[in-house]
Amino acid sequence: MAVNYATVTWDQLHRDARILAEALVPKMPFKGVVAVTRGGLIPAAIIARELNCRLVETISVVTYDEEERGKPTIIKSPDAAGDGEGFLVIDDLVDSGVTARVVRERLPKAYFACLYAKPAGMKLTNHFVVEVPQDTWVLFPWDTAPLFVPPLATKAMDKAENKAD
Ligand SMILES: O=P(O)(O)OC[C@H]1O[C@H](OP(=O)(O)OP(=O)(O)O)[C@H](O)[C@@H]1O
Repeated sequence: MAVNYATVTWDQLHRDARILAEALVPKMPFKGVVAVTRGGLIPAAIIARELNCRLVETISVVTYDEEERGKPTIIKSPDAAGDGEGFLVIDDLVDSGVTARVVRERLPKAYFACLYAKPAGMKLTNHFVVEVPQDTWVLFPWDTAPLFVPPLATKAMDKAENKAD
């Protein structure tokens, strides 16, 4: 199956996080923000700033492929958030929904929001900013670097030379 890529720049990420923060203003006040690490950390920082939340907690969910057929495990519990009442959970992306399901079980009363959501997991969110197709891989700014790309003409010339060899 062909994979499509969607590149998100720092500017886009900041813009989308502010759009999310704006949508969350009517839900204020929140006691605090819980970032789903690691992808939720930067969006959570931006949103906590916008919503004036000083209490920022984290939850970390890891799925080890080799153990118990990929059972997701909470390796850092969000103790300061109790059962989630009054708290806002932030992640960058909901894909299959595996992580979101575990987070919601741990924080059943929290409000769950993310920047990007794919169809398989989007129902597990209370709010998201952008829908992403299931077959699209989101390239976040912390996972990418600008690289030199040769001009198309160079590529075409190389191809022609290889054919002649
Ligand atoms: O809906 P899912 O299929 O569970 O995928 C979504 C999760 O995957 C990513 O985290 P990842 O596990 O890559 O860890 P990281 O954020 O620490 O890189 C993302 O930040 C979400 O938390």
